[in-house]
Amino acid sequence: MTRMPLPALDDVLAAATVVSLPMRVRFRGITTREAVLLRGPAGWGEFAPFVEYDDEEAAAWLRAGLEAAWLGPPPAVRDGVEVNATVPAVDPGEVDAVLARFPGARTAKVKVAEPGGTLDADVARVEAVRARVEKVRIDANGGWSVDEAVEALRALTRTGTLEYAEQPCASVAELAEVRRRVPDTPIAADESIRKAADPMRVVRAGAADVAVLKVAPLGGMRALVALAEELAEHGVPVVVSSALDTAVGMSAGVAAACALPSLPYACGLGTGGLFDDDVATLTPDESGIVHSGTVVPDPARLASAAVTEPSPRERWWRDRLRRTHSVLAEREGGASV
Ligand SMILES: O=C(O)CCC(=O)c1ccccc1C(=O)O
Ligand SMILES: [Mg+2]
Repeated sequence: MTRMPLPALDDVLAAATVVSLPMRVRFRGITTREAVLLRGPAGWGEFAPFVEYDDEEAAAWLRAGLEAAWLGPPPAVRDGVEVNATVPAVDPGEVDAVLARFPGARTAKVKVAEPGGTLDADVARVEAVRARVEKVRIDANGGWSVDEAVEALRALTRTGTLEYAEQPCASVAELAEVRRRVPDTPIAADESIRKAADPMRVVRAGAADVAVLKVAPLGGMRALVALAEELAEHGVPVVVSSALDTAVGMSAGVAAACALPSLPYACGLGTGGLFDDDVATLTPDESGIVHSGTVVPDPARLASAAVTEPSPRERWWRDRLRRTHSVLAEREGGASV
């Protein structure tokens, strides 16, 4: 995998616009998504590590944003990707309203095991979704112990199957144990795969049937494609997912998914439906397919989402961009700062 040189900090700062997008429903504990959009020579890229991540972790996200803006997407083998609906941990009565934001989706991913929730509520939410969508998968974000996962997966498959269970427990060893104890439900790894070395750990441990890959934490589209190739050699298919990206970040996910030789599952690239508004339109068609292509923020929508000086948030993001750039410069051996 060839890596482009690190652009100079001044050029990166000059390319940056900080945006804030209100969300329709709370997801992952947040109701407003902030991001830095980068306008580079090859197009637009996104830098939006979650606010609690440290600079070391954020560095991969910057690498991904710079790849998109300074290099552009890898060669595509398809021009569209089927997306799944993403259902946050809402009450069953809110399921219709959430699914209405994902027209055409034949697969839904339902969040479960959230702090403060109950298994009964998870079952009620999953059954409400199952009554409306052909295929259902769940995502526990590592929230269960092994025994809790075994009990929950039994309860959640009493009235129908699950396409897979994403990250039922936090560790690779626990995933492997759940996978052995619940042979009828495939297990997917998400948080267990963040770095290039992770897929082989997961494969060696027999911890997953499916790998969920995200462009930003993996450091870019090409990094994702390289990991998918490695996983394919071991018979593990991948699902490309967003990290609650704006349309700009989403387009990198779509481009990465379009570069994969094999893509047997719907991808989590429809989360724009969780936002009130976005900087550009990148929505799936009526059959739930999102099409690849250049995404350029609409000037009026970019202006209304922009967070400008003297907002402390804009200052915070620029400082983070500076620090993260210096992490990359150090890591990659003395690029300009
Ligand atoms: O996979 C999807 O359907 C959408 C993406 C998603 O769920 C997600 C988005 C941001 C942060 C974490 C996650 C997650 O998979 O847990
Ligand atoms: Mg997940």
